[in-house]
Amino acid sequence: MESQKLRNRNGQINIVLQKNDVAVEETSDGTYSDNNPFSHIDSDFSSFIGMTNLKKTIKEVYATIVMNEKRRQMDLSSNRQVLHMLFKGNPGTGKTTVARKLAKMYFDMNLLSKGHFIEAERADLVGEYIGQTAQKTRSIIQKAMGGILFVDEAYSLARGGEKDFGKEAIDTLVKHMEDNHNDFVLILAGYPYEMDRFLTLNPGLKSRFPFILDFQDYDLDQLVKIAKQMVHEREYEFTTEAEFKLRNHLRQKKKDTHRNFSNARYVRNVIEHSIRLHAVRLLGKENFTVDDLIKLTGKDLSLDEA
Ligand SMILES: Nc1ncnc2c1ncn2[C@@H]1O[C@H](COP(=O)(O)OP(=O)(O)OP(=O)(O)O)[C@@H](O)[C@H]1O
Repeated sequence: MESQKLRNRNGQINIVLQKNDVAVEETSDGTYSDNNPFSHIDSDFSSFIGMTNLKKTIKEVYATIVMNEKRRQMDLSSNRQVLHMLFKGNPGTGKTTVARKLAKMYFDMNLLSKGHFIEAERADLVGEYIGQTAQKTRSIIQKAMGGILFVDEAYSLARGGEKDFGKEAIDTLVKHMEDNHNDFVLILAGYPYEMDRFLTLNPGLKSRFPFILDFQDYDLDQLVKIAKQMVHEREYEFTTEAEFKLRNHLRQKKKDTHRNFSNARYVRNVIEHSIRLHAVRLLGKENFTVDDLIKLTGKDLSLDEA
């Protein structure tokens, strides 16, 4: 353990640097060398394939928060980090799943008092008559206090332009995100093109969100990795033939559906459907082994219908 003297506004004080304060070096794969102060983040996010930049941003947020707290303890100026975020990404790129994880992480870090997660869409926030929208939005915010409010397809709030009640929902959210930023995190999420348009039409909104996270489409290797992880979690395995068939199918599907391809959600649907087909196939057999129960074969992948 090392100690170091730092001067604050009131004079000189001794800061004892704990083991965790030792500078760490990032390795090429985005993880950290010895004395990794981010081990809990690495472990919380270990099940997410890819997302290298995103994991890096989350570590930056964490480091900033810890240092702000240390600065506050030393009577140095420190700002409480505003944590509201914008998530941009195509379908199935993990926006909702990451937001849920962040709620837990912020709770563990003492940044949120409850760490729960409330998901809302336009119908939960926007009313049908004057006065109802502000009331509905406030009531959702109230429910989300101490946790994260995640508004999916946020641009649908601006759908009807200036005269639409959605505008009132946006104004109410903005007011509360400024007033309550100490124990409330707002995440607005949606598809990249629509989110960018939404932000252009609502200037002033972007600057209130210190973090904008881009969720990239998964490449073919990542999709296959996600698929293997999903079957492994369910205690199944692909045969070599099944994996080969799946890889070819995903390559084609990605090409054909382009921006509408629903990434990891599509993979999950394929797997869940395959498990059902596997069950039906085995039901028709007289005897089967443990291996039969585990192995998903090419026959079980009904890829066109996934
Ligand atoms: N990087 C990843 N690694 C493993 N599984 C993932 C990853 N990203 C997403 N998934 C899985 O894919 C599924 C869909 O993810 P999620 O619902 O979070 O996507 P989304 O971006 O919110 O989609 P949408 O915008 O369409 O609502 C979930 O089962 C999630 O666990």
